[in-house]
This record gives sequence, structure tokens and C-alpha cells, in this order.
Amino acid sequence: KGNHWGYGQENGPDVWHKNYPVALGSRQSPIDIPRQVSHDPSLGPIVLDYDHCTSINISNNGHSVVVYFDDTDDRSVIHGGPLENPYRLKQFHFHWGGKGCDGSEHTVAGNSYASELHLVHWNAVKYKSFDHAAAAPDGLAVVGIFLETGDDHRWLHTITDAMYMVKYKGSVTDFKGFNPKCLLPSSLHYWTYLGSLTTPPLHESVTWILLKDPIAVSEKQLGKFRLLQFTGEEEDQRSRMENNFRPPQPLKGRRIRSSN
Ligand SMILES: NCCOCCOCCNC(=O)c1ccc(S(N)(=O)=O)cc1
Ligand SMILES: [Zn+2]
Repeated sequence: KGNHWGYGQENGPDVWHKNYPVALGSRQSPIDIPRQVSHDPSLGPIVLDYDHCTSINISNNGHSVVVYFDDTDDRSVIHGGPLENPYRLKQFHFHWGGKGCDGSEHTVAGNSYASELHLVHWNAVKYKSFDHAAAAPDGLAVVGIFLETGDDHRWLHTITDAMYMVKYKGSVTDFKGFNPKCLLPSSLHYWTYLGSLTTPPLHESVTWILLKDPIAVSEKQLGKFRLLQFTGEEEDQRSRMENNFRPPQPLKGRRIRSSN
């Protein structure tokens, strides 16, 4: 398996470019969102049509905890905002820090949040599969939501309660009937820019839509994320899944736009 990528000293973000040279490309993610961003009045609201969404399972892929959705039709899509087509929901996952440390990927005026939720969508109008879309410049749209520590999040429990079932890399368990609409903040105001996957293969195929308002989750709920392991059950060395975030990358002249 060779030196598979990860978040450790030997295989972390600083060396990903060795196997994935696009890591040094011109539209890499995440980025820092500066204090002043140009407001674009032509940017309409983002619309999340998740009412008939169908979650399938929850899994540990060795890098994060992922909830997959049935994307065989347009039952859960986002449209509007900067998007020319509707994009189908494929999965969502999280990035987080260690105890007491922040772990978001994007930062706002240099500040990190405790965690970041990514809702991953693909352009099924133009591309015949997620993998094809993931390699195309307008193939993916990822909605990023910041998590800050505060009160318990009443709906996050269903996800954190399922985590003990997917503690080890490669584990998966049924997870039906979850609608991620319950994880959205009250306002859908957003920043948008053209970027990439934040993990290898780091494809430069993502229209990023970052919601400005964070959601609150408790320290106790975040602690349950850290019960997950990067490693499989059969591997002897334990390694707690935490700090699975890539730091901000150079903007390289890109424009970031703000909805109203
Ligand atoms: N393996 C060949 C085809 O490659 C397809 C694309 O990679 C598939 C696996 N990765 C992802 O789907 C993937 C999806 C979202 C994000 S992120 N953190 O940018 O939201 C990072 C990675
Ligand atoms: Zn992500």
C-alpha cells in the first residue's frame, strides 16, 4: 500500500504534493476568507432541496466519518447561488481538531472554528458519474458549515450516537432517514469561490459555498468524533482520529464573492 496519504508527520498535507502535484495548483482549498469580501448583488440565494433525501449508511474511511446518500436521481439537490445546474447530494463528512484545539479547514480572517461539515454534491446534468464530475472544473459543489462549541446540537446526536458502530477504518453501518437540513444554520448567507477537494486526489473541481453562520455543538459531542480511529481494527497501533484538516492554501489571485 506504500505511503498512503493521511494527516501524520510522514504522510500529511505538507508532503501530499509528492504523489499529488496538483496540491501546488492555482485553485487549491481550503483558503482563508479575508475580512473584506466583494459583495456580488447578482448572487441569488442557495436553495437546498433535501425533502426527499435518503441517507444510506455511515462509514469510517480512515480519514473522516462519512454519511452517504442515494444519488441515483434528483431527490436531494442544491441549486441557485453561483450554480448553473442543480447538483446532487452524494455524501457529507466532517473535519475536526484535537481536545481544545480547532479543526476547521477554511478560516475566517485568520480564525479557525472547532470543526467543519462538508455537504458534497455533483453535477449530474453534465456528468454521468460522481467520479467523472469530481475530475471536471464545474463537477462538484461543496457546502461548508462551521461548527463552534457551545450548546448541545439536538440533531447531531443521531450522528455521534452512530459513531461507536464505525470506530475503525473500513467500518460501515446502516444510517437511514437522516436529513442534513437539520444541520443548517438559521441564515444561508454565504461566501463562494472556485477551489478543490481538500484531500487527495485534490481535484480542482469544487465550487465552494461556505455558510457565514456557524452551528453550535457541545464539547461532549465533539469528543465523540475523537473516539473514531484512523486505523483499522486489525492494526496494532492505535491512532485517534483528530486534526484531520488541511491548512489554508494560497489564494493565487482568486476572487471570493459574498451573497447579500
Ligand atoms: N479515485 C479516482 C476517482 O477520484 C474521484 C474523486 O475522489 C474520490 C474520493 N474523494 C472524494 O470524494 C472527496 C469529496 C469531498 C472532499 S472535501 N473535503 O473537499 O469536501 C474531499 C474528497
Ligand atoms: Zn471535507
